[in-house]
Amino acid sequence: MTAPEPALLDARDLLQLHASGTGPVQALRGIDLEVRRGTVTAVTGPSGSGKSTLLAVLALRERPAGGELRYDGRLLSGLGRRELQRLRRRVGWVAQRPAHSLFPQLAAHEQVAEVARLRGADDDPGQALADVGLEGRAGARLHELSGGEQQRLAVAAATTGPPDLLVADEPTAELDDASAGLVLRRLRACALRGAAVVLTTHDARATASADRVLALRHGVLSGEHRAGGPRTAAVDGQGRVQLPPDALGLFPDGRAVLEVHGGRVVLSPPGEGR
Ligand SMILES: Nc1ncnc2c1ncn2[C@@H]1O[C@H](COP(=O)(O)OP(=O)(O)OP(=O)(O)O)[C@@H](O)[C@H]1O
Repeated sequence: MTAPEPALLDARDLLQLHASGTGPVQALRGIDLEVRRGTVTAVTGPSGSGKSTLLAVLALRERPAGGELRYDGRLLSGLGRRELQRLRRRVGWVAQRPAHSLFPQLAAHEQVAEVARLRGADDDPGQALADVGLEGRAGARLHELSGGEQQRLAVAAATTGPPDLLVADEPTAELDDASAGLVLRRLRACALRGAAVVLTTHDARATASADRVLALRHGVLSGEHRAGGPRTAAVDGQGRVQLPPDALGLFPDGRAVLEVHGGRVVLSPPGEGR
């Protein structure tokens, strides 16, 4: 039997701090997370819950303030600057403001060609642009593209190579259904070529296309939902459980019947089946 491939990203008890006027703020705490190649992971959570901070740490753009992050089995804290730069070249990054992950002076097809060159890949820039519906914009420079076109270009470029890890901050935020579908298909194709894909999103189209969905609240991972599988949810020391929004909808008056049977806890709406 062959051993399962180790996770590309393995985070243990991650902590990240941001400075604020009243002292450091814990933007992330106690994050345990494994991300494997070939999979798409979506991270959801309210504004300010720490999604962008988590992506920046996972994409090797920020070093965590505490905990351990292993990348391809190697501890991040043990990597020197040059080694980190080498690894970062193989991380695709789609910033929340897509222009931040593109070269300001290059035309669209040059953006993709440059990423292919940096990664030593022979991807066809024309195909990458066509995949996201930008075949007619190959010669356009960044300032000539709309916000949604920039977002699609950023995805086309970042997924070229393919990278080992593709990290995208709300990659469908500015897109209509047709364009969002193209972007999500391109991200899936990137995973099928062997990348680990992690994205943040508020978009049901994106969560529906992911293999698993992680919920972040106040900097803590509060739940996980695998496509078609059971979900996990954090239980705090007082016994409180955070239900995902669709499950919460089963209890509109805030009351539930709770039964404990054979090692399971079952929550049902009052009056159900009795
Ligand atoms: N550079 C920074 N300096 C200080 N505080 C920051 C900084 N960046 C983020 N924060 C704070 O850290 C917390 C997490 O922010 P983050 O941007 O990661 O959340 P988010 O879930 O991505 O939000 P959004 O969905 O609005 O983009 C918030 O309380 C935010 O105010």
